[in-house]
Amino acid sequence: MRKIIVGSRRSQLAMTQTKWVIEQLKQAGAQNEFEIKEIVTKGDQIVDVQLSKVGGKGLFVKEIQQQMLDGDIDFAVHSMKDVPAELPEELYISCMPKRVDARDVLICENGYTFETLPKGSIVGTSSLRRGAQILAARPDLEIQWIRGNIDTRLKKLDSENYNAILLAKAGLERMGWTDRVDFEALDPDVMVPAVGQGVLAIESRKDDAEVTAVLQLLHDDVTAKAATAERTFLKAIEGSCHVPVGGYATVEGDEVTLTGLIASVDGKEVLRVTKTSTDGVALGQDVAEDLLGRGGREILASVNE
Ligand SMILES: NCc1[nH]cc(CCC(=O)O)c1CC(=O)O
Repeated sequence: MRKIIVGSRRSQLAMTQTKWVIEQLKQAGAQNEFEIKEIVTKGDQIVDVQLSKVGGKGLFVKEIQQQMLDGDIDFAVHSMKDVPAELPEELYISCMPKRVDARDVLICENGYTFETLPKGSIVGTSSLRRGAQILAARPDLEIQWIRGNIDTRLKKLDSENYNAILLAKAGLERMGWTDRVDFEALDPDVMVPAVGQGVLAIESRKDDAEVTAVLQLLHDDVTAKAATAERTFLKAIEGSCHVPVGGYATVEGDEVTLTGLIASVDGKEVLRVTKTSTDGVALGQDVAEDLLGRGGREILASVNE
C-alpha cells in the first residue's frame, strides 16, 4: 500500500486541518500510511504587512503547488479562501469535505456586542471585505489593520488598543477555541462571508488516480456545489483581496442561492445581489454580471486605482 505524502503549511491552523483530514480519511476506510511534510511559504514569513499589498492569496499556495508538481508531496489541504481562481493545469481541487459554519465572528472586549460597541471603538481586521461591511453597518466605528494568525490576533485584542476583532468562525472551530472566547456570529445579511470561507480544498495531481480515489472518501457534493457558484462569481468579477468582495451560496435540493457583494473600502457604497438557480456556474456568472452592471465595475475601478 502506497504511502501518501501530505504537504502542509506549518501554521497551527494548517497543521490542525491537515491532521483532521488524515484522521477523517482513515476513519472513512483509507488503508494508506500518511506522512506530513511541512512547508514554509512566503505568506507565512511575512507578518507585518497588509496581505493584499504583498501579493495576496497566492503566497500561501504557490510553493505547495510546486512541490506537488515535482512529486515531493501528493496532496495538500488548503483553506478554500486562500486558493486562487486559477490552478496549474496538472492540478485540481479533487476533494471538498463538508463545509463548516461560513460566518464571520466579532469578538469584543468587555462584553460589548456589535450593537453596543461604543462610538469610535477600534475594530481589528486585515480584510477589506470585513472592514467595508462593518463600516456600512456602523460608520461610527474605526477599522485598524491587524495581522498574524488567529492566536496572535486574539492576543492583540488583549494587549493592544483594539476593542474588537473579526475572524472566521471556521478558524476558531477548527482550532477548538469556540469555548475559549466570547464571539458573536454575524448574520450573512450583515456580513457576507468570503468566497469559500469555511470550506477546505484538497488539491492533488489530476493524473494520480490512487490519491483521487482516496480523497473521494471525504468529498461532499453539496459543499462543492456552493463553492463552485461562489468561485465562479469571484472569477467573473476578477476579484482579488485588493477589493471588498464577498460571496456566499447555500444549497437546497438542487437549487443554489448565491449572494454576491461588492463594496467600496469605506463601506459607503455597498452592492449586493441574491439569485437562485439549479446551475451553479451560470448563477455565479449571472450574479457577477448583475453586480458589475449596477455600479460594481465603477467601484472595482476606483478601488484598483
Ligand atoms: N485569512 C486567513 C484564513 N484563512 C482561512 C481561515 C479560516 C477560515 C476558513 O477556513 O475559511 C483564516 C482565518 C480567518 O480568516 O479568520
